[in-house]
Amino acid sequence: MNGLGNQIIVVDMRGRADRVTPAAAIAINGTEGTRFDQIMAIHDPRTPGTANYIEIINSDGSRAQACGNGMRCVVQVLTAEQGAQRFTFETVAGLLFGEAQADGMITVDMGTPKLAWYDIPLAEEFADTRKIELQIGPIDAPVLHSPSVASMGNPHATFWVADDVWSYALERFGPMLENHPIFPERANISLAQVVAPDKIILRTWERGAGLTEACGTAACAAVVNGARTRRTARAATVTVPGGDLHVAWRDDDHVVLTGPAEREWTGTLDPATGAWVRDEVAA
Ligand SMILES: N[C@H](CCC[C@H](N)C(=O)O)C(=O)O
Repeated sequence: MNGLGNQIIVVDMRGRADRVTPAAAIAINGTEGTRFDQIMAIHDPRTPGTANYIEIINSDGSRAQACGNGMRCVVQVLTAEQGAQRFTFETVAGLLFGEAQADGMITVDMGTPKLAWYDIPLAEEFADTRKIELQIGPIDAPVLHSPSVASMGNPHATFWVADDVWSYALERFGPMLENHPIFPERANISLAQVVAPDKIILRTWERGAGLTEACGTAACAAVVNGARTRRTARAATVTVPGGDLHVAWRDDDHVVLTGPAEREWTGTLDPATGAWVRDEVAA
């Protein structure tokens, strides 16, 4: 599937106790035709009142705590299967709610942002995470500096840029910043250009996945960070390379993400090895 070009593999792990292994993820990503950004594994529920437990695996085999585009894909699969429109899911980061809208768009409630330095987490204390000391490039003329940081379950750094987000070599700076010692659990790195209080252009280097066409949690973090630095309103359209996402940071502190999800093809996967076969499509 894809969520605005964010490549997502939804794996049905219901009714079984095993997990998608890091080795399987790496093998699947190493095969032409199945390169992906995240795997969303749908497991049986662990907590009463939830529909499913969802595990999220990056293409390097590492686990992620949150994935906004992937959650929309999960909602679309389950809506198509069950007809239900609303779901409560559990992830390692807590409960999430998803809803299929009448127009085909899908909304996910990504929960509340965490803004304290130890929750993101950062390696050292910063009283104010709206602007932390971190820069890249020449000391007296940094190319990128002073990001706002936030956790949407997963760690994000939003670098505010005045110029076109495409004018920065994110493929070069992304890996350095993702692995910077200030981020003990690494981080997703975004470049954000605010073009109006309700419009942000965003490019993201994802932790464990690299450059992607879209990153839902990064869009959420950008609006949270935009609003708390008075750069944006609490609701904005976030234009990512794959298209537009809508984010609202509600008054109850929950961040709600709306966008499309698209099914591409189906097949059968061995979650231990990553071996897969594509379903035959009837002519
Ligand atoms: N593509 C995802 C984010 C994946 C995050 C992952 N790269 C990490 O935190 O390790 C999204 O739509 O929110």
